[in-house]
Amino acid sequence: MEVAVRVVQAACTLCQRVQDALLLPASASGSVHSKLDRSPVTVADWGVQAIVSWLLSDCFQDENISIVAEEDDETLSSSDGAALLESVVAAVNGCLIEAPKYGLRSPEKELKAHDILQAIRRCSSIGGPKGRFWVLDPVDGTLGFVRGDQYAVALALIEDGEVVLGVLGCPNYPMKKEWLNYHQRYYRLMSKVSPPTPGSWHRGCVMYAHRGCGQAWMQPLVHDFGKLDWRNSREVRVSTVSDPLSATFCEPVEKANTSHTFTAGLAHSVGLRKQPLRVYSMVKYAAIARGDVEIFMKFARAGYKEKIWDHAAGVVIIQEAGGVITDAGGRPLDFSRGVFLEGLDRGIIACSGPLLHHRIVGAVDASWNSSTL
Ligand SMILES: Nc1ncnc2c1ncn2[C@@H]1O[C@H](COP(=O)(O)OS(=O)(=O)O)[C@@H](OP(=O)(O)O)[C@H]1O
Ligand SMILES: [Mg+2]
Ligand SMILES: [Mg+2]
Ligand SMILES: [Mg+2]
Repeated sequence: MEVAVRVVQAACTLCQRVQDALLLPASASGSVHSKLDRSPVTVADWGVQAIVSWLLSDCFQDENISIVAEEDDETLSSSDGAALLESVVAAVNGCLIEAPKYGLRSPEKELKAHDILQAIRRCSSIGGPKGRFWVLDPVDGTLGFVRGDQYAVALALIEDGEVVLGVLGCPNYPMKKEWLNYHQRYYRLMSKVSPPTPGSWHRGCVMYAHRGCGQAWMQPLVHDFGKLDWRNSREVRVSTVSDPLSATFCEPVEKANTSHTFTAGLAHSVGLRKQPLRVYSMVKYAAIARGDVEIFMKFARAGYKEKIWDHAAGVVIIQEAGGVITDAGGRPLDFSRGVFLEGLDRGIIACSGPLLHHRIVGAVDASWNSSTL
């Protein structure tokens, strides 16, 4: 857990630098690429995958460490990927040189392009029911990332098909949700507006949990881990609200990723009255775990298969913080069947407690057949 938290802290620094550069007016639009499914990928996605892979292998002295992760090295290895690869190499070395600040080791010499491609390629495990492997989404919510909005770095460990630990780095999700306004102004103005409480303000946080502890934790995102006392971590807990009238639900921003119409119908039928909060990435899971919202729902289009890296870290954090997360049939998400959440029934529902969860699962059953999903 300690290694995983340190590694995610370091990875978040890389992301913040890349995002800041991306948002500068002079930034080259060429730094965002399109994958075959037309989803975006950036220097940060590859960069984080490379440093997490390199640092985990280094910490555990294991060249053959097993990692399931989202990205591959195909574009970077292609003949027209040279300039992009160069940017990834620079971002990775710029971050790894600071590894000692996070209590981690820097490489003896700067990594070369082929070391970085190898680190990315090493994350090619395919998961499954037996043994132990890491699961990484280097940048979850890449769309939010390129838009200067929310995104997450998500790292989990799976043992014999069960998520045993999860770490969620949320670089733009401050320790207190009231500070989000400050953050938005920061981006709008890109100027030095003074922080709400000098010294105590942090742009982001890292949340983590270990299966079976019944506790989940949050610490500020830092740029010098030496200054961070583990006692700065504080326990997070889900909301105690169970009355739908006072509950808020969150969901993906893009209607291509979930049916906003179906969730609006569900919300109405269970008596939710507040506007949904649409947020990019697993920050939605972080928001449930620490009690900022009560419900998360996602109903992807038929045929879309959810991937384990989009959920593993967030699921264990929600559960240990006291929440409930299942598919729409009320069954646990199954991380034991490879890179996909095979057998997922219709959609995903996470709640701060069993009462709200039960009502929503019931509402899905009542309205599913008349929906167009
Ligand atoms: N068609 C479709 N349906 C459902 N889900 C999809 C789909 N396509 C992609 N994805 C996955 O969604 C991840 C982003 O989820 P978000 O909650 O951030 O979505 S949103 O941008 O707020 O709408 C996103 O993760 P990242 O690629 O890591 O950003 C994808 O794994
Ligand atoms: Mg993702
Ligand atoms: Mg991703
Ligand atoms: Mg992606």
